[in-house]
Amino acid sequence: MVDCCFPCFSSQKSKRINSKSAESSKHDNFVAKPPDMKNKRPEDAAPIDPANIKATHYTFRELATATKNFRQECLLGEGGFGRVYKGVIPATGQAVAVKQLDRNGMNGNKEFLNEVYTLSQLNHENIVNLVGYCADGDQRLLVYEFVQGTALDNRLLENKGDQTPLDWYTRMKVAATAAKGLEYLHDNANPPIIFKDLKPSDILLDGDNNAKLFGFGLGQHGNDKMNLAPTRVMGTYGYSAPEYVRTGQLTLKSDVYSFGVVLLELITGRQAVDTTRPNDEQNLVSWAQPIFKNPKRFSDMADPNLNKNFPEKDLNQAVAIASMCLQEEAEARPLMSDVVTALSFLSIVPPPGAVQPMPIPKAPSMDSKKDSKGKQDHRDSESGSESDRRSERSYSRASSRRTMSRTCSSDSDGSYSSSSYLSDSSHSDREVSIKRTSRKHSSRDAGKKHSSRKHSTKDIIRKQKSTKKSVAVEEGGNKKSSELKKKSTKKSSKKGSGNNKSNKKSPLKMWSDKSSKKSDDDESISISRSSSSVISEDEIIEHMESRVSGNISFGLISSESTNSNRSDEE
Ligand SMILES: Nc1ncnc2c1ncn2[C@@H]1O[C@H](COP(=O)(O)OP(=O)(O)OP(=O)(O)O)[C@@H](O)[C@H]1O
Repeated sequence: MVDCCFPCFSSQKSKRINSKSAESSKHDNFVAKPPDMKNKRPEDAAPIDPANIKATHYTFRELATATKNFRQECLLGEGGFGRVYKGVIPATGQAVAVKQLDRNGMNGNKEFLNEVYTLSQLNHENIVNLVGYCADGDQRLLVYEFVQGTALDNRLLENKGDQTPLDWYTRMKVAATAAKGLEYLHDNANPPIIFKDLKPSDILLDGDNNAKLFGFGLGQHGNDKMNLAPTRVMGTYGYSAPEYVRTGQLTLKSDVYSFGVVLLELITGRQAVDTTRPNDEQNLVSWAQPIFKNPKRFSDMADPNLNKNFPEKDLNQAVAIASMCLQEEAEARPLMSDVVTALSFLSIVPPPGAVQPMPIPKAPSMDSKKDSKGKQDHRDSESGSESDRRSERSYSRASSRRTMSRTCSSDSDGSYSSSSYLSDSSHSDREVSIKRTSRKHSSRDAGKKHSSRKHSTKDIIRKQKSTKKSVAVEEGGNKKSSELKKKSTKKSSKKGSGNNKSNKKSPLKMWSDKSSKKSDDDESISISRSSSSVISEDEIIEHMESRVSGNISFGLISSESTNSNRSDEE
């Protein structure tokens, strides 16, 4: 674990956030515990040799030239750590974003180089990668790849009249790619990086609506088990996990919570905090919590700008994922790797006609024009035909290799909530990204990383396959898993009554029950888009619950077991 390398910047950031939100000021007097030194990286003890830093070292003069002497017209924005300018590196012509760190927050060259070293090790398509730095005299600058695009908050929440609202699949794509970026920081960075304060303004969307996270790293590192002790709570009201607000302690699960808020914003089009709404709707999560318990109302959560143009089952899945991420108990929240798996499937655009959008209630004439053609047009105009083609390709690739996973986790009140979702068992994208990064990571900390990933969804799904316990939903195969129920019953009875939760009906279970009853005729698995599987959802639920009651978890991994596993390892 490495504590913030720029503690003085932290206070800068707090100041800014406090000015943004009066609510956060109540955390200013938080007294931090001393940082946990025993988990500090060895690199922190010794100065980093600049020769080992993968990012390019620039002189201040070079960056001044690149940004036209930090001219106002090049200013992209100002964050808690300093101003960000757009620039072009003269020697290479590369477009960059240059973050000039506030001078009064400077905390020494060693800490700066350590941070640069860590950031320069990262490389992922869903984060904004560091390409260079400058440590000239008292100047400290970070040079990032420039992302041509806009931040999610501009695109989603401050929807201007001239902008078409993001369509459903684009929102899911943004969520899935942002989740991938976060997963990378959690699982591949060494030490893991806690984003700390993820919000839509930290998510840049490139021209193809791929999310790229930025603004991380000048803060916390840690692992799932550790308790980070910041100098004060710096989170943004509305996005910070409750335990962080209460205790100031950050874990990877704090990020999962913040991600849940962002996902909820994508689903609802509402802001995390919106003081223009009625009192009981101003805080998005507080507004959503009662709805999470009432699946019939899930569709009420959808952004009206979507014009009900989304598959209802996908909406239910997305709400279920958000609800899992937003659990009060940090340990009950899923891992980001599992969120990635769930969302990756939801972001796949099915071929036209493969899925019926949610029925639109009798609409006034304007809407009814859209009913038949407009819905598809809407998608076309948003995603673009190229995007559709790409998605269709990946859809057909993935649809034949789907595995249904189910997740259950403990709620703070002792009941459990559960949600089912489809995961793309091929995981082609994830596999590629994991392979691409594993080289670096193995050179750094192979042993630990491998052990910490041993409970990844991929591995678990593989295990499921090998033991033939997975519920394969084979498109066109019309296969019925006749053994499923038997196995489920067998397992339940094996486990005895000690931990039998299957009688408890979680909201999501209730939703699943209803959904399966309703959809018996068309799709037996509520979230399958075009599958011809005849496995009933009840069977799957029963099967999954028998596993959970026996503390065998998979899919969105039971956080409790994961944490304990991790604890054991560490
Ligand atoms: N790599 C980049 N490419 C394009 N624009 C960027 C890039 N990095 C930052 N920006 C722009 O610069 C602005 C300021 O960046 P900064 O990281 O300081 O943002 P912030 O999220 O507002 O601050 P903080 O994370 O400290 O709260 C951002 O709003 C973003 O629009």
